[in-house]
Amino acid sequence: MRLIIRDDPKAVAFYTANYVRQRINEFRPTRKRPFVLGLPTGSTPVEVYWHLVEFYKRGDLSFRHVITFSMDEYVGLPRSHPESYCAFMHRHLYDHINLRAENIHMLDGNADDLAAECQRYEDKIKEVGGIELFLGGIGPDGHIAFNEPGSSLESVTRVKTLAYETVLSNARFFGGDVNKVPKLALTVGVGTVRAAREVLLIITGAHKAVALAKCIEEGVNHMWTVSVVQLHPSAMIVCDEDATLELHVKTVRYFKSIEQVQEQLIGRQHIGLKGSISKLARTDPSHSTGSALSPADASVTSSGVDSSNSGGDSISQQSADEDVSDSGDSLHSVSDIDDEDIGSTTADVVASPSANMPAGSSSDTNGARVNNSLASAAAVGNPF
Ligand SMILES: N[C@@H]1[C@@H](O)[C@H](O)[C@@H](COP(=O)(O)O)O[C@@H]1O
Repeated sequence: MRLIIRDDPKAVAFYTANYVRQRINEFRPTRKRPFVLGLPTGSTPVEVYWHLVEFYKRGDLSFRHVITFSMDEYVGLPRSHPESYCAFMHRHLYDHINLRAENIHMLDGNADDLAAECQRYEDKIKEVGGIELFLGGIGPDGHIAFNEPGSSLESVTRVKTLAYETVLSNARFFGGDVNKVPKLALTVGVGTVRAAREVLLIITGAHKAVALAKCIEEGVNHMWTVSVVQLHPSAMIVCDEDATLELHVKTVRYFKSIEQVQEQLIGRQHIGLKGSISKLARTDPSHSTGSALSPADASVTSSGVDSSNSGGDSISQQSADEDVSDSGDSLHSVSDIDDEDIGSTTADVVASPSANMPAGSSSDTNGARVNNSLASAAAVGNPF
């Protein structure tokens, strides 16, 4: 699992939107090979959607060959109600981009047969080849989509009764009146999210700090359904500093150090967006700091730079902090092609000349350092 920590919700949104943009562009979707994207509601993703709309307007991102599935929907709330998740998705994203109407999938909370509606959704996801990237948020009780505490970790799309804490939390969207909040919802299951090829969660705010700590530092537990991402081979959480308040200091330092160590040892240009590592940036020991590794550093070398880790502790995430105009991956026209003409990629979306930080740089504020022996070991192909 990757944990990306940024200063505040704005930086989280910018990072996340850039990551989604890069994933779609790198995938180079076509009509025959569309990019299937799962999407959440809630206040957290609003700014992410704003950025995605901006990327689209600037010609840096096309949704022409993107298929979307929303995570959930209230039961019994008319689709035209401003707080229905259908209305939310149109208001914040769908009405502003070139997503084809037939590629938008949402659950119908007013269907005559709710069970059949849920089955239809699961079938549709399978029909399009599964979800490539599921973007999600969480509730303060650690629910993902509307999978409340106690949900089966194998669950699929179904009707769910909302927990009181969720009803309280969502009352803010209904004038603060808990009585106006629907008590039932349709939601993709925990298993549906797990089945996606990649899961990206955004978690911000001190009120979600306990949930994040349960997710990262404790075991997989159906009472904190977000914790299931521990079992996912390609999961990433992007959070702000406030959300880390209940994490151990060493946990925060470790995840922050991964980015820094990899920047020094590998360089962004050698790391794929999802964390695959091609080679090291620099192997000349004379450029290293020569400082000794602390125990915390040692753990970084054993797992943080392990290219065999399919979860991929990637530094490529740092490119997601950059302004889109710097990354040279404007593939609007390419994304709009209708054929299966994928061909060779036109741009390394994570490449950045400035990314190759000198190994001797002293910018590492988290105690992670690169020493001679580490660089040498890497040079002879030591798999860390
Ligand atoms: N069903 C949605 C969740 O999918 C979402 O993650 C959560 C977070 O909302 P917010 O981002 O406003 O905290 O809201 C609802 O409960």
